[in-house]
Amino acid sequence: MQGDTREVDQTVADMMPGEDEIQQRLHYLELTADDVALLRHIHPLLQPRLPAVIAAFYRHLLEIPVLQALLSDPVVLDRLHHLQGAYFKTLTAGEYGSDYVRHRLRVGLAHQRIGLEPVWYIGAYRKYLGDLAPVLHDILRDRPAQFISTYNALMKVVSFDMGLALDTYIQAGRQQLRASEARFRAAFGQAAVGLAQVTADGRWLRVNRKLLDILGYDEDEMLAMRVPDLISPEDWQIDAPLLQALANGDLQTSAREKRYRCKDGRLVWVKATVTAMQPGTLVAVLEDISQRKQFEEELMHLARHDALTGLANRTLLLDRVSQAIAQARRSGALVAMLFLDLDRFKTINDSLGHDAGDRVVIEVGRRLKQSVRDADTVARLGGDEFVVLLADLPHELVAAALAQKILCALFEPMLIQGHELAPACSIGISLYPRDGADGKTLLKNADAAMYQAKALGRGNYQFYCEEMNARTLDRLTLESGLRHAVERGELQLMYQPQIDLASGKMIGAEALLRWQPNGQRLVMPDAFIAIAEETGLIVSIGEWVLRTACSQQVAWHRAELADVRVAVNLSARQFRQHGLDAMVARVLADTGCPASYLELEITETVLMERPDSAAQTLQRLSDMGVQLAIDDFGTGYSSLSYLKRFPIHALKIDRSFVCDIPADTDDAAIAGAVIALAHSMGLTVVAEGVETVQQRDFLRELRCDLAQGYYFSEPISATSLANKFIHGEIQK
Ligand SMILES: Nc1nc2c(ncn2[C@@H]2O[C@@H]3COP(=O)(O)O[C@H]4[C@@H](O)[C@H](n5cnc6c(=O)[nH]c(N)nc65)O[C@@H]4COP(=O)(O)O[C@H]3[C@H]2O)c(=O)[nH]1
Repeated sequence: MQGDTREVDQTVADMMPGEDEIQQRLHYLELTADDVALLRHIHPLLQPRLPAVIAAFYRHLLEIPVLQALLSDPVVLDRLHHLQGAYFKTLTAGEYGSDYVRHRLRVGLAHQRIGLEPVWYIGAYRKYLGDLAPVLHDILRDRPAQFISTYNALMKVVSFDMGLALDTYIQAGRQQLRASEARFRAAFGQAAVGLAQVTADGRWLRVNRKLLDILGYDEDEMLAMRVPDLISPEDWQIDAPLLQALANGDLQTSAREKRYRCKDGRLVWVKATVTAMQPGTLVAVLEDISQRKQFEEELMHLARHDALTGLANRTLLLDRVSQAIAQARRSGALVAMLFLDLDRFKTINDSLGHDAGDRVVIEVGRRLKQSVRDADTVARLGGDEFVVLLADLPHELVAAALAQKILCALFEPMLIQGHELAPACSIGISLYPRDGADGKTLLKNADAAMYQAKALGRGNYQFYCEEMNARTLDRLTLESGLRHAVERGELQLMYQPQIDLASGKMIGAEALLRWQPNGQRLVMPDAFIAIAEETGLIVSIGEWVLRTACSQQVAWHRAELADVRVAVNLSARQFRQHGLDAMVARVLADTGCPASYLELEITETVLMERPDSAAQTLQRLSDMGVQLAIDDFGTGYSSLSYLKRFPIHALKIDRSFVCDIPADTDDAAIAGAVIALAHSMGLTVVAEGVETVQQRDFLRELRCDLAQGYYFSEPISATSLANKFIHGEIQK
């Protein structure tokens, strides 16, 4: 309340007219000394009559519903009543100097502040004058000649008052405008976002502190420029018509994100929201969104790149392929996709750990990037799979040359955790338009070609061809069928006898796996062992083989094949499988097969991959009493002396050295040397793939211990083997 009074006092002081102006106004209203004398005359006579006139004045005001609401507070009404009463008392007192004016202004302000519109206020004066006329007439009944001049004098003072009342309303309006302008200026100046007033043609009319901070200019520099001086021509091309539409009132608001050039040359991302306040006046809110944009860009980068290598990921790759295809469609060039898979990457991961694996992947990514042009894309799809995309290719030979270059680049050994690794890779190549019209098809076909490259011995590249698709399909069918082969009882073992060449007696049989999917033809191991290896299914399949073969050995033992040993193949993955020895021990215990009647065959290549840990595994198996044989001997690169490190019992000479003896003198010499050396090391020698009597005789002459092959028997079922043995058909 005190604040209110102070404000009213201030407003009154601000608007008080000077003495001269008061006199001028009174002069203009022709208020004369005679008028003043007439009013002074009626003044004392009027006082007793005033309360009724004032009451009628407010009654009249309160007849209007809007005013009832305004004057509903009895305290306010009482105050106004009091003020108005005091005023009416001074109206005819004859003193119209500054005190009178000040009081008049206070009354006017009091009404203005409660929201009483001038129209009602002035209208109430009319009521006052109307009600006062008969009162005056009565007071002057003795001097009727003075009525008109007195009433006229009263009219002049009331007009003077009405002028002052209107002044209060106008002044208050002005003050409100000033206050709201001040508030706007403060808000504009101190806003936490950039604010500007602009014209339709992009001139800055007013800019706030924050905007100057964002862009680094001072106010004068800013106001001397236009929006197009700070944004790219492309952005201005979009903005210019928008500003025009906003200025014309065709558009209410527009919001766009664009980059502004700062004074120091930096580009900042700004979200500019422009609104038409009144036609022609545009207010722009400019927010610095650089941080958000940077964050978005980082997210975008993460979403489109491989975290480990920083190379493109599948999403970005497919994007780039689409672009490359669109461009090739116009230019008639080729697009090539090279699908790379590291050979034996799993071995690195398993033996040296994932850190080493990661470092190999990073190094491979780096070498790939080095091998291609900047315009080409190198992507990592995950694991050890990479794709190189070559756009705008003149000829497929260029893709082949690059594949060769990549093979060479990866052939250079890399030093990882003190180990020299040279992770060879297999590459499959697909070409647009020949092998597919979209990224996904090209990728699928390059993948199929890569599988082909792997199947052809790894470390090479292959172009995609139609038949690969069929092969891939075959592979997928095999893979899904194989998953259920054990539980569906679709696997079976065949046995091939191993003959002691000196006595002609069968002393063992090699278990060979067959798969007979329901209602389909028999599948040979070469067609599915590799798949079982890659998918890990070999672990459960292998255990099934071992258990079945050991049970079979026990069954034979109970029948008449008392001393027949059973030989079981172990694949690379099985051999490296954690807990292999425990699994073997468990199977032997479960089946009751004596360890010495089980022979495990491991290929030479598997042993040579990681000789140290292979020696340990072999030692544990040998300690259990299990017999160990090296399969396919001669196909790897190990020397006999190296094999001394392994606790093995037998060597199986690979079929390829047997098939051409005795005619091929080289093979004959090799076979002879291997047998002699193996004997010198105390190893038993088994010749594989003996098909003819000549081969048998020759091997017997070379003192080879055992032989197996079609000459003696093809792999046959356990029952057939037992029958043949009992009937003496196998002995040769
Ligand atoms: N041309 C010719 N071939 C002969 C002759 N005698 C035997 N063979 C074949 O030579 C292969 C010998 O087995 P492997 O070298 O261990 O080679 C095996 C072995 O590495 C793998 N394999 C077979 N069964 C299993 C198994 O249960 N587990 C694992 N991990 N691998 C197995 O599959 C390979 C192929 O097995 P199969 O197709 O049964 O082929 C067998 C056998 O049928 C002959 O006189 N002439």
